Amino acid sequence: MTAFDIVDEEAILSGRATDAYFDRTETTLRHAGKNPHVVAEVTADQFPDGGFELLAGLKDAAHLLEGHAVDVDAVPEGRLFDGGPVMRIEGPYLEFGRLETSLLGFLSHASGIATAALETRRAAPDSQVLSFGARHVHPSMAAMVERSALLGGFDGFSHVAAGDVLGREAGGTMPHALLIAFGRGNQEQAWLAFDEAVDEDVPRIALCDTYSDEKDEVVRAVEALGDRLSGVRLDTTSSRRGDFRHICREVRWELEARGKDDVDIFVSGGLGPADLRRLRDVVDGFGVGGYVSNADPVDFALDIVEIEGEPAAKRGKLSGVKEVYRTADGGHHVGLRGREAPADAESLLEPLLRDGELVAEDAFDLDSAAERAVEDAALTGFG
Ligand SMILES: O=P(O)(O)OC[C@H]1C[C@H](OP(=O)(O)OP(=O)(O)O)[C@H](O)[C@@H]1O
Ligand SMILES: [Zn+2]
Repeated sequence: MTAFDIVDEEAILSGRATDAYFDRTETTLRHAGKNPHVVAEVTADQFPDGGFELLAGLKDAAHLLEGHAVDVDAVPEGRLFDGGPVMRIEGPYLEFGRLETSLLGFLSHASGIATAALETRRAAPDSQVLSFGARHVHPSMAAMVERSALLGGFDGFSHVAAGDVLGREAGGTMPHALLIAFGRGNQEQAWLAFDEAVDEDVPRIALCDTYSDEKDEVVRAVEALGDRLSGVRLDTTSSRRGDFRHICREVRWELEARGKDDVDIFVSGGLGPADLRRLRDVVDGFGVGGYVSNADPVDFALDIVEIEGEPAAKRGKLSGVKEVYRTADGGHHVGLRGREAPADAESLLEPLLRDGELVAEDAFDLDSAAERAVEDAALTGFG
C-alpha cells in the first residue's frame, strides 16, 4: 500500500503503465502468432501549419525504450517542430507496442510545458525568469515541470526535490505565510528574521505586498534591511493589481529616490508572455507559475506508417517513413525518406537508439538543449 496514488518507475519500465487495450492487443497478436516488423512515428500534426512547438521529454522516452530491440530516431530535445514525426521507431511491434501510453505521456506533457516556457522566455529575453508553478501540479511531476521549464530557457525554478533530481539548486523568495506569521504591521520583523536566519548566499528579496501598499512596504523594507536588501517581490493580488506597470515604475522611482538603484524588482502572480512584454523594461525578473505548469500537453499520437516494408497508415495519417527538415528560412518541411530534401535544409531526425542501445550520448544535456531551443526559436521566429 503506497502513501500516495502514484504509478511508480517499475510500472512504467515494465510496460504495466499502459492502456488495457494494449494488453488485449498483445494477447491477441501472440495468440495469432503475429509480431510484424513495423515503422511507427510519433507525430502531432501531419503537415506543417506554422504552429511550432518545442520537443521535451525525450530523455525519459529514450530510457523507456532502452533495452527493447528497436531502432529509434528522434528530433533532439530543444528543437522546434511543426508537423511530421518527432520520433521514428522501427522493429517488431510487440517490442514497444505496450509502451505507447507512457512514451506519448512523457513527450506530450513535457513538450507542452517546454513550449509555454519558451514562449515566456521569448517575451522577456533579458530578464531573469523563474518557474514557480510546481504548486499547480501533482508532486510526482515536479521534476518534469522544472526540467521542461529550464529546457524552454528559464533561469531557475522553485521546487527543492525537483532540484535534487536535476542536480540543480532551487531558488525563490518568501511566501505571504511568512509575513502573516509575524502578524499584521510586523513586516519589518519578518524581513529582519529572514535576514538573520537564512543562509548568507540566499538573496534578500523582500515580499512587499502583504498588508499594505507595495510602495509603502518597499520603502519599509529599504529602511529595515538597508544595504542587505537585494530585491523586492511584488505578487500583487489581482483584486488590487490595477495598473501593475505603473506600480512597478513607482516602486522603481522610490528606490532610486533613496539611492537604491541596485535593488531588483521581481514580480509574480498570474503572469504570462503578454505581461512579461509589458513589464520587462520596468522590472528585473519574473516568477511564472501556472502559465507554464498548466500548459496543455502537445497532442502526440503514435502511428504505424509501414508494415513489413509496405505503406500502412490509417485514415488521417500519412503512410511511409518520413524525414523532417529545418529549412534555411526557418521553415519546417516534411518529406518521404529517400526523396530529395529541400535545398539548404537540415534533417532533424537523428539516431537515438540502435537495437535498444542509446547511441546519442550527449542528447540529454539540459544546457545545450536550452541553447538549441532559444536558437531555433530565433531561426523560426517562434513566440
Ligand atoms: O500565479 P502563478 O503564475 O502560478 O505564480 C505563482 C506565484 C504566485 C503565488 O502567490 P500566492 O498564491 O500569493 O502564494 P504565496 O502567498 O505563497 O506567495 C506564489 O507567490 C507563486 O510564487
Ligand atoms: Zn503571494
